[in-house]
Amino acid sequence: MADEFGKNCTICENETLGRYVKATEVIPAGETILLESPILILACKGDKRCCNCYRFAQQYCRKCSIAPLCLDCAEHNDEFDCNVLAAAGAVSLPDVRVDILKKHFDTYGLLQCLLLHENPQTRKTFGKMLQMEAHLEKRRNTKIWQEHDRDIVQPLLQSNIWRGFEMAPNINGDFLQKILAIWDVNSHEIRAPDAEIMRGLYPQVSLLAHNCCPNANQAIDDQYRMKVYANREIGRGEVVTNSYTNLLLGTDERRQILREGKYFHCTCARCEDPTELGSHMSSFICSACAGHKQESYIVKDGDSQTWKCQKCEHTLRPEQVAKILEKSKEEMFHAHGDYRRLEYLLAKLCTILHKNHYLVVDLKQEMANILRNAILNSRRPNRQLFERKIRLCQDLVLLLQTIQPGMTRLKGIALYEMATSHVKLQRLKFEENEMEEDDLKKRLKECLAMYRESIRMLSHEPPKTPEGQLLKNVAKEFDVLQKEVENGAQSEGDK
Ligand SMILES: C[S@@+](CC[C@H](N)C(=O)[O-])C[C@H]1O[C@@H](n2cnc3c(N)ncnc32)[C@H](O)[C@@H]1O
Repeated sequence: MADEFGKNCTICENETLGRYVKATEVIPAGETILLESPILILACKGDKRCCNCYRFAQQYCRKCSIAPLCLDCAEHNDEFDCNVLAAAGAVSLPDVRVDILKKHFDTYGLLQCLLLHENPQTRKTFGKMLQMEAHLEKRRNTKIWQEHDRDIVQPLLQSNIWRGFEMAPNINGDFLQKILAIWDVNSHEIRAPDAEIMRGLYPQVSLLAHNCCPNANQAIDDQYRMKVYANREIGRGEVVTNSYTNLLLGTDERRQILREGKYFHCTCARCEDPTELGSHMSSFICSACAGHKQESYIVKDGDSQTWKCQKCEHTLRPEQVAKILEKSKEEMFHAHGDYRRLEYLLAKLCTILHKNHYLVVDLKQEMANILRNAILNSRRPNRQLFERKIRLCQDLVLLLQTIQPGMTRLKGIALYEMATSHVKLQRLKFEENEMEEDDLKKRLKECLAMYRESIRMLSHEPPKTPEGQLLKNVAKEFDVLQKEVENGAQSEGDK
């Protein structure tokens, strides 16, 4: 597959979305839509990475003395860039201040963008990059603009290095801000060799519009290629969408991230629905109704922007909402890592917030992780550990079915976690003579179905990534369990 969309998609444009991608025919669930390599990979702000291998840099190229390198990389692999930097640097221009570039090392990413233009072989790519959405006027003089000006734009201009570039006449503060804006609006987070984050620019993938209930997912392989695939069937004429934000946040939080980082107000079906498609990920429990032993939720009305009970007249003022959330976050911070405190806090928060509230979901995920490690580190974990973990994973799977009904990586992981705990729990019960072999077999068959679904959810994960490795393990465990079920369910438990 090439770095372009195939025949099943077309690039369109309208006033609201700008350019976007639409399906020209039905795209079946699981079908790959695009496989694209990044035009450039850059370190995140504040990180200095080797220009060859992206590990943390501890020295500079001896020839150009500007490109950062790790201790294992002896020289700058990109000979063209190295020569341009060396020529534009100390050799031909005595005014060049390499010391400023080194002090403000975030300038190197911007230099790499400019070098795309200097090299005739990548000049077209530079042109493609400049066509990407920048929202320059919306950013002008904002905090991010000023920070970039201080940390990147002014140091780069003062270094004078650009004066030796072919495109020097075009280079000024606004032009450099535009490139930085393009990166902020369009780049994707990718996993660095040390498992931290860096950024990649994928011109085709970045044409996809955002939706908080997207129909396409992406997965990045060990060569940093990004695969986009349909997570459910995409209808003919439907806009192909991915997500620009964390989908396990509430509407106000997602919208804020999109507004501040991507400069638009999201009006997707999930954002527009006060109950978030019935998930209630931002809802509060109505204390007035609870006092009458009734169950009802306070949700934010989109038009009036007020927080109001769905059944009675009870409301919450925005300051009250902010205070509850702030206090809950503070308590979560203090309970971090302490299972007992988290369990106690969960019980408390569930009297105020809906059980699917994004803060509650966050808490449950942390608890499930702690239980996972407790089970792994225990020689004979007790059944309560398994039961609790299963319930926590089940809650997450059910929630994900609502907000992301198609294939999702997180659902795949949660299903796997649920399946392994289920298998162990059923075996424990069998060992303790609580069930007959036929029953065990029936339960294990249910676990096989969970494994199967987990494999389907993770099927696009590239082999040499942690998720791909997980997929391999899930498939292996599935095979072993399937054989056991065929040969007599209790065999593993007998060992
Ligand atoms: C990564 S770019 C997508 C490509 C862009 N439309 C273009 O023409 O280059 C992100 C920008 O697309 C627009 N956009 C994407 N999804 C949107 C949505 N759901 N609603 C409104 N605007 C959206 C916003 O302007 C956003 O900053």
